[in-house]
Amino acid sequence: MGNKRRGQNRGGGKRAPKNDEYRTDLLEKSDMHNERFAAYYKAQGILPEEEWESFLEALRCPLPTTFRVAGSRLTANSLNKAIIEVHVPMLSDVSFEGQRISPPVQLSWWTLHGLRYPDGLAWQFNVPKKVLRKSPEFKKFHSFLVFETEVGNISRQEAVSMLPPLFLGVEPHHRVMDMCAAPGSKTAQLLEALHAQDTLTASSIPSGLLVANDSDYKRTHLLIHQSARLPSPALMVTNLDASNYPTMKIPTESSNNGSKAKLTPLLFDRILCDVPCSGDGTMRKNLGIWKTWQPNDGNGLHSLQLRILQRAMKMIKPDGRIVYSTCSLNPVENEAVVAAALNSNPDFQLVDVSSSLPTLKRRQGLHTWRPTADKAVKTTYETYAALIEANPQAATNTKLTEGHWPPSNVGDLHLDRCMRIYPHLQDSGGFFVAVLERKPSASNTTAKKEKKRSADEVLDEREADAKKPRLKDESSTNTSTPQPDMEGDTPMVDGGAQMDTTPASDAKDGGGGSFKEMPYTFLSKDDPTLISCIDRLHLTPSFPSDNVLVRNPEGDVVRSMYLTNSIVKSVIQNNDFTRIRLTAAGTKVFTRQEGAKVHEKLEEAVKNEERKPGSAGVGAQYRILGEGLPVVLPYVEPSRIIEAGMQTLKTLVESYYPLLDSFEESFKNTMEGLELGCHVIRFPPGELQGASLSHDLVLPIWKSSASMTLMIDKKAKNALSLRVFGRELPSTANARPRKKDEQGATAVSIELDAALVKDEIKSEDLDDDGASDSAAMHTEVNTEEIVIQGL
Ligand SMILES: C[S@@+](CC[C@H](N)C(=O)[O-])C[C@H]1O[C@@H](n2cnc3c(N)ncnc32)[C@H](O)[C@@H]1O
Repeated sequence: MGNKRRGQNRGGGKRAPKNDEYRTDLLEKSDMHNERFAAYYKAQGILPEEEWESFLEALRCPLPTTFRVAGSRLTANSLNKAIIEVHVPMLSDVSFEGQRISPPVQLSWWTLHGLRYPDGLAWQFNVPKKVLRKSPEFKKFHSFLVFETEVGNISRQEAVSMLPPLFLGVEPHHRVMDMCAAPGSKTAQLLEALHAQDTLTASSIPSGLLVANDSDYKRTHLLIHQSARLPSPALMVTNLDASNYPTMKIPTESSNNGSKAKLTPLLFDRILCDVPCSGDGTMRKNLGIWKTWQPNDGNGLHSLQLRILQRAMKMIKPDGRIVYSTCSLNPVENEAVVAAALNSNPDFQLVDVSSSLPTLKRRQGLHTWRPTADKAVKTTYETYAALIEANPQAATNTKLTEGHWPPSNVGDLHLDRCMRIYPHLQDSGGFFVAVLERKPSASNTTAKKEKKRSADEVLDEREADAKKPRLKDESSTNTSTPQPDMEGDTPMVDGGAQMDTTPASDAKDGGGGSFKEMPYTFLSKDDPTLISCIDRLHLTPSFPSDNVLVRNPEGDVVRSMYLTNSIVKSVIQNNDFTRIRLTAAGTKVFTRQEGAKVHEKLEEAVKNEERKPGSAGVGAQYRILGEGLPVVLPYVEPSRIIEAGMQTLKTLVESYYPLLDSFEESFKNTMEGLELGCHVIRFPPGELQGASLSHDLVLPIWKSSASMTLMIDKKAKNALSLRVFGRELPSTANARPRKKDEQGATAVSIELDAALVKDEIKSEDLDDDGASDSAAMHTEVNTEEIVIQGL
């Protein structure tokens, strides 16, 4: 069983997980015992005696597969409709080896009114792998899930892990902080809430902000990769120890542009503390925990968890809301942390959320618990004093402090308002969630106090707080970087001893502490390259050209341009990016198209307008990236959006670089009249030989002299083909052209197209400006493998 521990091979080295590690049904139930676990949790009285067996039995059963239809709300609803109307009926009457197989069902606690998410976007099914491989219906459904997951329309996420963002209640204007964000499944939900006003084809630019932080540099790149699926100008990714998160500054609202702006601390409306934890709530899939669990896993994390929550309490606005969550059942990591945080910040209280998500089965938080330092859990102690009396050395040789125990005022703290989710309640993983806000009167006083003090005073004080020395029981001996877990619930202990508590700057950047990211430089809106790019792409004057940045100190448009919203720009301009270890900001929208010739007429137009080339980029061609198109689309001149039909879509999807002659006459004629370069095509809903497009689809294409290329990557093309035409693309549609094809009359065009498509994939992955980007973590994790295994 030990070998089945995710992310750890026999030799102890790290590798991508293998299929079978996701299948708890391959383990013998007899392996799933741990005396220490049972003794500890019985001593905590987490459940009435009569529920104990069903709790253990649920822990030993395979966790159903759950997934969430992700992305902006309208897109998600449209895909959800396809699941309901096409896939579920197809799967409703499937038998395999004489047994009826149940189709996917919507998670019941998502279907009630009054939820923050539209009904029924979370699904669950429990189908053996054999069925997924061999039943034609489930095989098809599996392919659909895999492809849609690859392009970010579906997120495989454990049901309970979807909860914390729901209790935060994020709105598009909110300033949101995700303190421990990687790999980003909850970040994606927070982004979706910020982008609630997106339409089916176009992204909104929220006025709010999401700072997603993680102390592990490699994991921040996993996070960037995950969040690229919902590109957002409102996103910043930082790589810091959340317990020491520095105060960021922004100009006060009254600052005007003429004088030097007065700075004020950036406070947040919503903060998620999904802290590193022992992860014993994930035992149904992280099977190694059955073998290794011991109480010190949680004891050692308590202090870090507390400091992260306390830091959040300093960074929240007077009327803001914090959600604290773990995938652990251990009160030392849960109620003890919340109690200690409330006692250190008496202005805060737990919010009663018992009427939110009313069908979610949950238990109240505990008022009593009995920690122990005894690995074998032979004894637990009612108080810290009792431990010290029995074992005086415990004060120095264990990580236990008074704060691990219930405080004397435990009855006043309303810990019952915390939520405990147990596996047997609704066939899920185990989880803990607490929602904290300032008491109403405290919130007024805090707001007044903040107003009275000068911004500098507040900044100094918060800075000092952030630098406070660590508590005595904090571990500073980080030893391992856990393997990325696409669901975000990687336990932070490995073999019961290792935990992730190292400050980001110390060890996790793989570069000996130095921060190697390229700077973020905003272009002037008069930048000649930017102007020429906007002209050529036919964007309207309302395009927010003030908020375009490049990733190099000189501000040269070497290759890519990124778009942020105004608050992200303000944070970047008023804070040293190395101090906040800024790893990503905004979303990449334009990229230079190497090898593309500038159309003569356009060159002429640039000359006529007497725009002196101020940089190398002026004469170059830029295109809108596939991932950036939804953000840019609202600014594309409507008359420049070309309408095309299903046959054109089919041709573009099925061929790599179809020649102009292979298109329908009307489309061919339209395109012949247009300049070479990037164009935006809209495909309205339609039908073709049984294929169906249910809503508007807008895509970027590149026109060369003899052919056209759909500028989306291979995975997106595959998902599109499956979704609209019901079939996977033959490998040749995505293959590089063969030599003999390159020798024909259209060789020049074909070569250029091939270079473009290759370039598209490359540019989506890597940024030539030296900025790290989404693909950096491809060495870390094989997403495809995980997805296929997981579903
Ligand atoms: C439970 S996981 C977070 C999962 C994430 N919220 C999600 O839903 O995908 C905890 C994360 O905390 C990070 N972490 C550990 N110590 C930290 C610290 N001191 N500051 C910030 N992040 C930390 C780990 O790298 C890990 O990615």
